[in-house]
Parts: sequence; structure tokens; C-alpha cells
Amino acid sequence: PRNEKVVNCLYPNPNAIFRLICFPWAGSGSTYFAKWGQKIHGSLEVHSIRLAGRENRSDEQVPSDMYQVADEIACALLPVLQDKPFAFFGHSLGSYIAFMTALRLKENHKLEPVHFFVSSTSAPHSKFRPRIPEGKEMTEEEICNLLVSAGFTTKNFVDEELFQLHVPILLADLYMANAYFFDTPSEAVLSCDLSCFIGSEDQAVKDLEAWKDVTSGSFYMHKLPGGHFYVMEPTNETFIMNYITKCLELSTLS
Ligand SMILES: CCCCCCCCCCCC(=O)SCCNC(=O)CCNC(=O)[C@H](O)C(C)(C)COP(=O)(O)OP(=O)(O)OC[C@H]1O[C@@H](n2cnc3c(N)ncnc32)[C@H](O)[C@@H]1OP(=O)(O)O
Repeated sequence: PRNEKVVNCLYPNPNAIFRLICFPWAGSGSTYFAKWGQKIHGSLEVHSIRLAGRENRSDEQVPSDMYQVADEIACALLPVLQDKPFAFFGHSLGSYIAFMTALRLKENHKLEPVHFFVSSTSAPHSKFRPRIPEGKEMTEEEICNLLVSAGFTTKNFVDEELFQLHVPILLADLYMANAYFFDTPSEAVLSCDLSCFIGSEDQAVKDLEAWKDVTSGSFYMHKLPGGHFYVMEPTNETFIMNYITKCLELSTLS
């Protein structure tokens, strides 16, 4: 079915109390976070978002418009989110997609996550968000070099064959992120609690604190050792999964 193409649940858990919806970074498929379903506490069921153009959606055009992506995901998530409280977790580009999806669900369906988890991303309205320089056609190689120098990825990873195979998808995702603007909200657009995570050595993300402008809920920030992909470090991953579980369990007490 269509929804299962967009929302990947590798480890269904009918006894779960909460659902965690994960949104991957630029250039990535759904598999990395879908595997969290096997590692996370039994009170959670994990779903991971799969954008068009990858995995079993490789026959579809890679998206270029964040608003259309959010509409598609909100639609696909509707049947998934009906009966249990849920949270969103987005890493890097995934945080923007998660944010726009949350806005769509709130505006159109009055559904909101219990907690919104953001990782390795400047706030959507931050003036410090890195952009691809305008006015000059850039080659794939130049954009990859820019990503490395901005601190989004490492030269070693860029040189790997696996990375090179996925460069066209990565570039399309980056242009989509680059074209995405969000005005500073005059008032909070969400009301859930929001937690931000960042790697202590992450040079690419400058303005994490500004995420607090988007919600009237509580705001928390956590620095963990590592760079833009600190989340791949097993101890950090365990910290995040445990933290998410704690936040969701505590939410049932209030
Ligand atoms: C200034 C300009 C402004 C630009 C404009 C502004 C843009 C700002 C917003 C965008 C910010 C971003 O998102 S920046 C993110 C940039 N993206 C990247 O650098 C990553 C590009 N591609 C990927 O991550 C892809 O997922 C691939 C290449 C790994 C292929 O995907 P896949 O085939 O689905 O494989 P997957 O299972 O996910 O991963 C396979 C193996 O690779 C590892 N792996 C995956 N990603 C990484 C990684 N980043 N670093 C190291 N290792 C990794 C996994 O742990 C796994 O290891 P094992 O289990 O096999 O051991």
C-alpha cells in the first residue's frame, strides 16, 4: 500500500504505548532509523520516513518542494497516528521535514506530537542557516566539497563508493533544503515540548537555541560528543533512545 511506501515500520510492536516517527537526513533512505525499532524500549514502535526516489520508491521523482513533501507525509501518517500518542525525531534535513509535517498535521487535523525531537539542525527561521551560494552553477564535486568544509559530512565518507552512488539523491535533497525558507514566527506554531540534540564538534549548526521560538512548550538542549553525525556513535544513540523513552513516559504523568 501507498502509506507503507512512505512510512517504514520494520519492527511492528502492537503492544507499544507510543509511536516514534523518525525523519532521516539529506541523501538517506529510511533504513537507518527504521532499525531503531529493534533497539528501542518496548513501549515504543518506530516508523521511519522514506522520501520518493529511494529504496522501494526509486521509480519516483526525488522531491524538490518541502511543502509538498510535508503534505504527502502528513497524509500517509494519518492512519498511523490515530490511536496512540506519538513523537517526531528528525536529524539534520529530517528536522525541517518533521517540523513542516507537524505544522500540516496540526493545521489540518489537530494532531500534534507529544514531544518534538530535533537533531543537528539550525532553527528553520535562523539567519545562520548555511545556503548554497547563488549566481554560480556548481558541479556535484564542488557541492560535496562545500558540505565537507561546512562540517555536514567528512571527506573520508564522501570518498566512499556507497556515498558516491547516492550523490544525485543527496544533491536533490540539498537543493530542496536550500529552497526552504520559514519566517520567524510572531507566535509559537506548536505547543508540544521540544528537545534539541547537537554534536559538541558540529560546525555546521549555529543557531539551535532559536528552535525555542516555534513552540510554547518546554525547551531542552543536549550536547553529545561528536560532529554532525554524532548520532551514529552507539553511546549517543543509546542516550537519545533512552531520553526519548523517558520523555514519553513522563508525558503520561502530566
Ligand atoms: C554548505 C552547503 C549548504 C547546503 C544547503 C543547506 C542544506 C542544509 C540541510 C541538510 C543537512 C543534511 O542533511 S546534511 C547530511 C548530508 N548527507 C550525507 O552526508 C549522507 C549522504 N548519504 C547517506 O547517508 C546515505 O544514507 C548512504 C550513502 C549511506 C546510503 O544510504 P543507504 O543505502 O540507505 O545505507 P544506510 O543503511 O543508511 O547506511 C549504510 C552505511 O553507511 C553508514 N553511514 C550512513 N550515513 C553516514 C554518514 N553520514 N557518515 C558515516 N557513515 C554513514 C551507515 O552507518 C551504514 O553503515 P553500516 O551499517 O553498513 O556499517
